[in-house]
Amino acid sequence: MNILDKIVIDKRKEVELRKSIIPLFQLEQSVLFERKTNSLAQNLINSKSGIIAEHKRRSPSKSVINQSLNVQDVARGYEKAGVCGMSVLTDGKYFGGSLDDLIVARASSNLPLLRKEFIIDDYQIIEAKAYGTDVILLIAAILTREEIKQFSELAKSLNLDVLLEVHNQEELHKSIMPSLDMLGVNNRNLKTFEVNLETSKKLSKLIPNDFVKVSESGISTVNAIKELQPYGYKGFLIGENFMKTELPGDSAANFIKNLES
Ligand SMILES: O=C(O)c1ccccc1NCC(=O)[C@H](O)[C@H](O)COP(=O)(O)O
Repeated sequence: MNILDKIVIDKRKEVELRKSIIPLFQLEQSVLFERKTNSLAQNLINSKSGIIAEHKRRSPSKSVINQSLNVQDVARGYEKAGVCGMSVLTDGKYFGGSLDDLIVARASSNLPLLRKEFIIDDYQIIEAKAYGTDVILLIAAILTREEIKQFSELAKSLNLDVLLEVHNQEELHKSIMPSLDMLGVNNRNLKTFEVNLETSKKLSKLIPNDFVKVSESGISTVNAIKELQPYGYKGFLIGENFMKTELPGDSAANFIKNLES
C-alpha cells in the first residue's frame, strides 16, 4: 500500500472521531465562521512573485524539516516578507501539524491561509472555515469527480477559494469544473515522492486559462520560478526551502527580493 492510501485510511478514522467530539453545529458557531475571507487567487493575479509560503515541520518524504519554530513567528515573518498567502499543514500524524497551528497563524497575520489537508469529507471544509481558513486544497488523486464537485461547491458557498491539485493528465481531465479557482500541479509524486519540475511544464498547456495556475513542491531557487513563469504559472507553493532555515520569513523575503529584482 502506498503512503497516500495509508494517509487516507487514517484520515477517515480521524474525521469520524472529530465529528463525534465537535459536532457540525458547534463548528458553525465559531466566531471565525462569520469572518470575511481573503482571496489567495486574487493576490496571486495581482502579484509579481506569487509566493505561497508553507508551514511544514516534517513530511513523509523528509522526516524532520524544522521542529523548533513557532507558528506565530513563521506567520509574521511570511507576512512581512510579502508572500501572497500561507499554507498551513494541519495533519498531525504525518506532518506534525494541527488545527491549533491554523488558529495561531490566523491570530498572527492577515494573509490568506490555505488549510493544507487531505480533505475527504464535508466536515473538514466546515472545520477549515471555523478555524479561520481562506482557501482549501482538494487533491485529485484521492477524490472522485463527484467528490471534487461536492467539496468545491460547498467551499464556494462558504466564500472559500479552492485550490485543486493534480499530478498527471488523467487527474486534470477528471477535475476541471467551474467551482475551482486555482489549479495546482504538484511536482512531487505523492505515491513515490519523486520530484520533477517538468511535471508543471508538461501539464501547463492543458490547464484552461480560466484558472490561476500554481506550481507546487520541490521549488528551491529563483531560477526555477523564472523557468516556470513563461508556462503561465502565477503561484508557487514553497515549504521545505523556507522551513529548513532558522528564519523562514527572512528566507522568503530574500527570495522575493531576488525574484522581483
Ligand atoms: O511533502 C511530502 O513529503 C508529502 C508526502 C505525501 C503527501 C503530501 C506531501 N507534501 C505536501 C505538499 O504538497 C508540500 O508540502 C508542498 O507542496 C510544499 O512542498 P516543498 O516545497 O517541496 O516542501
